[in-house]
Amino acid sequence: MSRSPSLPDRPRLDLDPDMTPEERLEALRDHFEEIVRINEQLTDQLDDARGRQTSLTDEVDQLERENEMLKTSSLYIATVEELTDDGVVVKQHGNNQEVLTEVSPSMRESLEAGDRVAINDSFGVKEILDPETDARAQAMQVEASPDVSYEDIGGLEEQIREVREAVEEPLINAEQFHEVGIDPPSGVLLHGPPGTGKTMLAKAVANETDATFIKMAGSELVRKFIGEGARLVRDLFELASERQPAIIFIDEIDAIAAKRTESKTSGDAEVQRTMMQLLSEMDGFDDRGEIRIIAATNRFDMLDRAILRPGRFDRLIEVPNPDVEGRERILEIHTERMNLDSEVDLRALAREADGLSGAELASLATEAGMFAIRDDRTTVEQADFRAAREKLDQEEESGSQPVAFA
Ligand SMILES: Nc1ncnc2c1ncn2[C@@H]1O[C@H](COP(=O)(O)OP(=O)(O)OP(=O)(O)O)[C@@H](O)[C@H]1O
Repeated sequence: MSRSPSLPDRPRLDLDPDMTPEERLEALRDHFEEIVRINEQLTDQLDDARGRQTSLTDEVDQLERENEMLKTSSLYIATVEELTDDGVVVKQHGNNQEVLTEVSPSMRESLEAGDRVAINDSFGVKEILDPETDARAQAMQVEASPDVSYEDIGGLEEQIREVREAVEEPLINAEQFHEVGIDPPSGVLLHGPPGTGKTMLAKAVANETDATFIKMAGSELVRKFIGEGARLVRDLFELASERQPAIIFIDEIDAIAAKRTESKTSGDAEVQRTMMQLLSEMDGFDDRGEIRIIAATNRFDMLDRAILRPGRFDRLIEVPNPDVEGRERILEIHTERMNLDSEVDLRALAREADGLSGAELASLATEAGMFAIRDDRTTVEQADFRAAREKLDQEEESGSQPVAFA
């Protein structure tokens, strides 16, 4: 770093008592000019210093951002679809989002279409996955610190309270459970219709307890990894134990824990093995330390009751579609950052949205915003919500999936 230039000396005023008044005036004038010159010089130096300060502040900001990025270790899994002149097209697993991203020339040389890669939040390709990590990573989504908090969840106060009691308390106050002499619930099962906030609940509790969130989708497990299910369940618990405190979230657990059927196809046997592995992992769960397990299902009626026995998923929490207050709160949450016209009446909209899930209300808000944009407005009006509702209803009637907006 260059050293700052030294400050100019303070000018001296030497007045000789023998001077004539004219000479004194002349000396004072010179002195005044000297002070003005030095003042200009100091102002220039100050401007330089301010300029340097701004660029150093920018540098500090940049370093802080890089530091933050290094601290957030979660990466997403994607498949390379195509190498084009403009970059590499990758498709993210889970949400199937396709993006065009740039990669370094050396990375590009080693990439081929079909490769599985780990990408960061800005879709930068960070590494090419070897087949071992690959199978694990495809089935599991790992987030060091999910960004969902309890305040982001509308209308589920009672469910939040129950999840906190069953999952958060045992993680935070393990010692107290030990001293009182009771075992905390082994596993929590969230059940209810799709899009009601089950995944959000699990993420929020992981966030609140600073636990790693490890999500595995039951359906993916048996559909994509035939023959690997049981091993992946073992891996899942192993990974959680390496990353504890951790919350394991098994979505669509009905896919691996459905009632036994009469058919004896090899697919069924595979599902059975996967479920048996899950049960045996849960049965040996006591001394695993700071790991909690949450599962979710939209098909509670299909579940094999064996998984609901004490010591397994022994805390059931129903997550229903929101009531009118819940719907209003969810609309408030999802319109918080939107520029709403003062006439917009969320209460009335919530009353009209009977039967809509949290996910559908989120889509309604975004869709209303889209109507405003199409109309070249920056304020979203009540009519936009009505138009959005009609569009979503039509989509539902025609069977097409509404766009899911996170
Ligand atoms: N109670 C809620 N409060 C606020 N937003 C919600 C709520 N429920 C759902 N959402 C919105 O819907 C999206 C999907 O919710 P989430 O994935 O938690 O549902 P889910 O119950 O796990 O669904 P599925 O059973 O289909 O997996 C969320 O990202 C959020 O935008």
